[in-house]
Amino acid sequence: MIYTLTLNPSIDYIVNVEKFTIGSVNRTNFEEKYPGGKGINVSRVLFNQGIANRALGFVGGFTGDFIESSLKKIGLETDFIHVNGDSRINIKLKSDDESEINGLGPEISQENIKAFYSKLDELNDGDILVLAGSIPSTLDKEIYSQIFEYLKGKGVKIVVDTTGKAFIDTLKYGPFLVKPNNHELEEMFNVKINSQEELIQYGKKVLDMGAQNVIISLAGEGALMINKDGVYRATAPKGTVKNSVGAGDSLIGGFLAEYSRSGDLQQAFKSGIASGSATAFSLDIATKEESENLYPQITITEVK
Ligand SMILES: Nc1ncnc2c1ncn2[C@@H]1O[C@H](COP(=O)(O)OP(=O)(O)OP(=O)(O)O)[C@@H](O)[C@H]1O
Ligand SMILES: O=P(O)(O)OC[C@@]1(O)O[C@H](CO)[C@@H](O)[C@@H]1O
Repeated sequence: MIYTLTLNPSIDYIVNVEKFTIGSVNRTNFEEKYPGGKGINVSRVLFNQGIANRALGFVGGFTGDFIESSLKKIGLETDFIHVNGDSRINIKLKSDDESEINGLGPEISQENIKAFYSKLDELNDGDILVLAGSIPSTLDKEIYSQIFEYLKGKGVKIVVDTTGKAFIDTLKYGPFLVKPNNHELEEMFNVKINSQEELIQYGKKVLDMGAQNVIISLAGEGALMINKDGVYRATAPKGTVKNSVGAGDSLIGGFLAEYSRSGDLQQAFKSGIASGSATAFSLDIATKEESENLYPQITITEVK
């Protein structure tokens, strides 16, 4: 079974404003609401691909009800802990540029955390757990590392998609997959990366620090995958970007969908790119068909 964890789910409120002007009243010409948060997006991609999975996390209030009920309505399995405050609303503003305002999220109590750990007891050998998204300010910054400690020796493969110290600290536990984008890699090593050679150089450092598979996503330029077998470059399909929110999560979802079907890392990488790009080219998270339609446009080459 694949589990995803979203510590701080959101309603993603996508609005389109023709010419956004700071300091003025702006009116939308399009708006939509989706259940969001990185782990939830991974779950939605997996669900669209027909892969059974369960979304874990903390939701609360009327916003939490929306998130939970819209997932349940489509048949996606959830097992959320209910907290007292309201889940956040993240604004995704499309105008000439894409801008985002992500909320703080509700407080999570010690009791809520305890209830969450008892859910982790259900995970067994062969399960996959995706830890994706930022850590809300009311939680211990070490929570992702603590989850690795808690599950140590159980044979659960853990995927990490977060940033900063919380990310770096998990590497020594040997995460199955990590997916920094090129900017996150620069921040991590406090460098400016100017070439594919340098991307590979820093990606290999992440591998040396403990990750088993490192995917460096490069938006419209595709991605690199680095593991013990080699270095692989994927091209991204060409298309019109409608909403790139969740493209990175979709890469992870598409990767895990194919990995759970075939166990083939290179095919999984290709499937990840297809889902990432299909999400960027649609308003919502990519469907299976939208992802598969992009397959012919993607090439994976080994970088020697
Ligand atoms: N403009 C684009 N054209 C084609 N594919 C894209 C584009 N933007 C993103 N993608 C696809 O999505 C994947 C992930 O994108 P990106 O590197 O932007 O991840 P990210 O920074 O984690 O994204 P986000 O935070 O928006 O979810 C890319 O590897 C690519 O396959
Ligand atoms: O605030 P975080 O946890 O870093 O990111 C949250 C978020 O921006 O990530 C997803 C896209 O990747 C959105 O669905 C969601 O709003």
